[in-house]
Amino acid sequence: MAAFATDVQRVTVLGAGSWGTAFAKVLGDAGRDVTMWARRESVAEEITTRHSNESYLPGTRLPERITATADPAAALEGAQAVVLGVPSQSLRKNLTAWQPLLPPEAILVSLAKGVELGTLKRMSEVIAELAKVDAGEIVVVSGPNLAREIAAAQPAAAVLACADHERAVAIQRASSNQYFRPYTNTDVVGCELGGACKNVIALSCGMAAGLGLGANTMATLITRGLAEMARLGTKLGADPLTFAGLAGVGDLVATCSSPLSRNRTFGERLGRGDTLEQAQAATGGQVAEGVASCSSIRELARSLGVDMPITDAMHRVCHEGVDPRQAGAELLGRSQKHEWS
Ligand SMILES: NC(=O)C1=CN([C@@H]2O[C@H](COP(=O)(O)OP(=O)(O)OC[C@H]3O[C@@H](n4cnc5c(N)ncnc54)[C@H](O)[C@@H]3O)[C@@H](O)[C@H]2O)C=CC1
Ligand SMILES: O=C(CO)COP(=O)(O)O
Repeated sequence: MAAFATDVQRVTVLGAGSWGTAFAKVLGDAGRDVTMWARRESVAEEITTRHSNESYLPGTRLPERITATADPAAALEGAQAVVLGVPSQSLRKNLTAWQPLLPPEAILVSLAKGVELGTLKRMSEVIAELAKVDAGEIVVVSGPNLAREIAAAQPAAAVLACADHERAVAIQRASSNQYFRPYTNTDVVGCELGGACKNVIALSCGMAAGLGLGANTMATLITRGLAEMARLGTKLGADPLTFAGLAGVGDLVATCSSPLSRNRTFGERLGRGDTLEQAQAATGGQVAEGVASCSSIRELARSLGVDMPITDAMHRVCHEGVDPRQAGAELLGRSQKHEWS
């Protein structure tokens, strides 16, 4: 394992979308020097000179110690930690280009919540493959962290999961501030699957809201969603307790109940009768990870013989043209069973 800085002062955030920018602010407010990479030159310039990123975090004033560039080599120079803040399905393409530029001793940190289509890999597995490092060295950020609330400095907790506890502690020190409280955890599988699966359940809750359904339906989807993500996670070796924590029920409740969630909002549009294309056009270019992850997680679950009926229903609505009402009726019409079987 490469040596790494235990006192991380210089961090690079690759991706200047909602969460990349909000997490950069967390680090800046924790006293760290942050360089961001933005795809668009105009966004990089806005972050550096006007200390804002209006397209993603309107009304947010960013710390002056955050600068940005559209040149990944310049962004990565001298980084002690590198935070990957691009969507799951584009991480492979981006990281392939960035790999030769990564400082060998930098701690790699993953913000993405998804499972890759095709390979069915979790994000730390994709990063390990492309960055050519041990997956046990990657720090995964998860938990109830709606970017706009964090950017507004509203109090929140998170989980930093890494098999190597010392790396998680280094990022914990670098990101703790007066409104952001990160906990460490060594269950990377559980934390990553919690983050990826809850996006799919948030789609289903949004869809129920779009159909005009109320609190009982929401609570049922959240609770049964938790049951199916825990079934998948434990099959893959996760600690069941993780799903009772911030990366499980914590993130699930925040995302399924907040109008700020892109996944919930996307589902609500489908519930109101929008097509997939119409809902996609309305997201303003921002990612709703559950739309791709419902398919990859479904395939992963099937390959392991794990039953994930809500995820399956979301795949059928999003990608097979099944009507949301019919998907709901089919969920209720399944054979009767014990709560924990
Ligand atoms: N927004 C939130 O509240 C939170 C998001 N996350 C996760 O963080 C990851 C990133 O999400 P956000 O920053 O919210 O996404 P976003 O859609 O707001 O921003 C994505 C960023 O990635 C860049 N990018 C680079 N290559 C791209 C490509 N090929 N396609 C699309 N975008 C590309 C975009 O330019 C943009 O800067 C996702 O996996 C998401 O689930 C996790 C916690 C909170
Ligand atoms: O992961 C999130 C909150 O923890 C953000 O959820 P959305 O991607 O649905 O906005």
